[in-house]
Amino acid sequence: MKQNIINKIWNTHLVHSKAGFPEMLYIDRILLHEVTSAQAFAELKNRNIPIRNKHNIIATVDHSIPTDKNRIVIADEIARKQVDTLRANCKETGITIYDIDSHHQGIVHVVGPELGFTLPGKTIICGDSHTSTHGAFGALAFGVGTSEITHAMASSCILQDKPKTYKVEFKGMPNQYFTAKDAILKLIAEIGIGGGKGCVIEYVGEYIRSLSMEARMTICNMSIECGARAGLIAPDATTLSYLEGREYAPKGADWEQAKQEWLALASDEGADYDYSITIDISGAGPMITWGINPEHAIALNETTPAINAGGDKATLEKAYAYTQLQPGQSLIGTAIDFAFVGSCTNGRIEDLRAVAKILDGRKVANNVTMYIVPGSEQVMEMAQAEGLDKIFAAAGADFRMPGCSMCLAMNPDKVPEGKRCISTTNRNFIGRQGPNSITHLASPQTVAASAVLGKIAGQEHLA
Ligand SMILES: CC(C)[C@H](C(=O)O)[C@@H](O)C(=O)O
Ligand code: SF4
Repeated sequence: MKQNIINKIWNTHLVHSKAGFPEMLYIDRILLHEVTSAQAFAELKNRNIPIRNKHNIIATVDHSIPTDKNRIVIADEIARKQVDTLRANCKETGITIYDIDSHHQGIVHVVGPELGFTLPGKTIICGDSHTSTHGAFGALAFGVGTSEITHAMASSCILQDKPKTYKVEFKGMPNQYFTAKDAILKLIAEIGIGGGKGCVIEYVGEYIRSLSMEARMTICNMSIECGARAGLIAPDATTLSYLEGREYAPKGADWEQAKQEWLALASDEGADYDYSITIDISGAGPMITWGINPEHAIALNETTPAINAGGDKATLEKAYAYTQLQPGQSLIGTAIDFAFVGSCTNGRIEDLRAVAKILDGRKVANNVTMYIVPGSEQVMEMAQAEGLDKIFAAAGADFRMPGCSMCLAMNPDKVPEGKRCISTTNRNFIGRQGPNSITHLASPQTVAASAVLGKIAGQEHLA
């Protein structure tokens, strides 16, 4: 029978199934961070249950840590306790933790791929919704709750309902300013925040094949924002060349064999899916969000939708009231206070290079505070080696230490009350970047151009 990649991975990891019940799925890899792991460790300890395979687990600290140079000091008590607890738990159990100054600390979804811990064909879980990022490698990767983390640490298995499969094809070639971020925002604008509910998406098409691993991760990262359980892209030559030689990637003869197995994961020609959609991106340009969820996205050169344009009227009214915008207006020229580059969506080296290209020889506008936060220590060190840090400093941007930072207000980096931020992150929810702050999601390039001009703008508006 012809199979798609999603079912191929699912079926090879299926341990047990019984009609009317969730299926028992084998989990190859577990990622941990400080926010959602403590109860899992505590439960296992209380019940005296050993960890089944600690070598399939890695941890890092990302959400709660500060991103200033003196990040060793965590002033907030809850944050400090989270970080200290993860450190103690890893020490006690022998789980590898990539802590600050390990040269591999960073956002869990940036670190996993960098280390080659994320590999094609694997099932990967983490107590974090953006675990979908790892699907860029052709892995079945999804966020789970802490109780499932506990189950997987104890047994290498979890119970899961079999997801529906959804094929998303991007067709055509966009304009020169369009990025992977714009592609995923366009999909979410079209199918809505519930459009992928209960599904795993496979992204296909010539555009996807043309993308780097970094760009593929940006797309898979935001799969969760249309309600999908996960998103993935079949491994190809780009995937292999990214992974070769990385720490946890197979070596020598194992590598040769793994390559063959991974390439065979590709969906069979003519395989069925439960749902499919084609998104035409021919000639498309950059996207930006105007409202309070990622479906509230428009092309930068469009105007905001009418209240009766479809969708839930009450939500649209609430969105306009919160973002202090009107239906039918262009966002271009709207003054901004903050510009943020970072997160597991757009905090990788390629994103920083794109931003540096725009900031080189230019200055961040006086009315704007710009944070550039690398996704990991590796990204930071690469940026420094390439001199990007100097470009950022000369432009007046603040190049900080790795972490989730201003993506969510769980550490000292917050957008102040009433301020407007253009951000490379993945969620523009009410208060996401700080109480009463306003978020516009966009690509790193659009964020950088807007930072320079002091108002929402595209690269084409730069002198
Ligand atoms: C803190 C964590 C559980 C959360 C998530 O699951 O996504 C965070 O990473 C986020 O982006 O909101
Ligand atoms: S960078 Fe943002 S989206 Fe990603 S894991 Fe951290 S808080 Fe969640």
